Amino acid sequence: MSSTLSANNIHDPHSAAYKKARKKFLKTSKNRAESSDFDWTPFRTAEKKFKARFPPPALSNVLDLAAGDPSRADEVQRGGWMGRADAVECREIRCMDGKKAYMFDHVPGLVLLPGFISPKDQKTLVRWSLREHAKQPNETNLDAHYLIPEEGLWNVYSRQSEEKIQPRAATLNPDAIPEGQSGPRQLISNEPASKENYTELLTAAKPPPVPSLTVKPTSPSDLIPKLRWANIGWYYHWGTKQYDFTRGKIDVNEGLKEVCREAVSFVPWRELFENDKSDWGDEINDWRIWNETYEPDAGIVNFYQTKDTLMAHVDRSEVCATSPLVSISLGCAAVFLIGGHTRDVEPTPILLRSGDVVIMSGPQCRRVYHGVPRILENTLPSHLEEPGEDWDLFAQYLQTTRVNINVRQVFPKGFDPVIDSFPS
Ligand SMILES: O=C(O)CCC(=O)C(=O)O
Ligand SMILES: [Fe+2]
Repeated sequence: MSSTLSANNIHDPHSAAYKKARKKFLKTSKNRAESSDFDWTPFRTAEKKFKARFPPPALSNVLDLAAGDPSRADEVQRGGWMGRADAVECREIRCMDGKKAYMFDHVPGLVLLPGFISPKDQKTLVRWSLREHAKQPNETNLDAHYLIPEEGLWNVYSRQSEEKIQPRAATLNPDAIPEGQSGPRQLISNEPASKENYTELLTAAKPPPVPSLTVKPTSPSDLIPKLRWANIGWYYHWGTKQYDFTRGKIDVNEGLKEVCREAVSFVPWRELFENDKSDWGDEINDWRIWNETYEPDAGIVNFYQTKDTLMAHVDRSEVCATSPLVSISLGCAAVFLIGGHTRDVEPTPILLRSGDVVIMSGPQCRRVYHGVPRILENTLPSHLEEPGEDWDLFAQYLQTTRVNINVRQVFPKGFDPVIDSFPS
């Protein structure tokens, strides 16, 4: 192991990474109130465990399929973060051209495709996410609060522009900002979407987000780590946690669709669902024709810095509650937790590395609690670290970043969304 690698090994008490985490822990824990774990759900307990900065969590109970793959040995050593290939019971259901698919008997509908995306395609997807996708007309988290130039934040940043990005609120008359809307986001309704309440979803009020009054003009390089998400396809309204179908849809990038289709058609769905007795509603037996009917039309690109987490949640905004959700991991590795229909189900921890694909499908998996409690520091694989061509700036950004491309199908096959009649 090289000296840089051992210096980064968070579990080695002699390493710089360990000493830094310990120092920070001692500093911040001095004034911390004693908290009781009395009423934590099993999901919350797991989140707390993996979020802990010091001592760093052991990953011996985390499924890490790369740990059983000699071709990924270098990746697995990174930062001292290593799970175990046998930590969780799963079954290999396909192996072809060096690619494999695994299923989990205790989470029917969950599929893991380790290293499914080649290093070359990982780079293509990262470039696409930042350079082409995270800009208008696709919304990002920054648009509500900043006037991001049309060329997109990444492109402004990469030409080393010094020009500050201005707050959106500066352009508004403060008296015109609706009262009571500048505080925390209020959730209006979080009912799972379905064919039955679809019309209601269409007409529910979806007020625009209120720009922050406190953000300051910020340089592109300071704003880049604040980029948190970029919308794909149908617009998503975060205030109501519903899609805003009245705004129309932006086409999903063909290259991305192709990657997702390849992942879906790699899975032998019969192995998962042939004997499945759960309630599929109107979508019964749809899995038999997914290879032809799967058509993603929405999603999100998540950008995580190493301190970011994604709390336990259920993706219930899609009208179709069974169609495959394809989730692609790029850059730094992360701990992903997937549980059941309540937070009381103990979640399964899975270590996701760059190039891994998770598919959540079917009625038992599509709407379960899941989250990302930890991005693992110093885990960028060497194939994304090497400079060259246009890659240097991406490599630098990825040192502390994980990108997740989360792609969904909102409507079941045959469902005709009548949206033209609604005014935009
Ligand atoms: O980052 C991930 O792996 C999961 C993201 C996710 O669950 C979501 O975007 O809904
Ligand atoms: Fe999710």
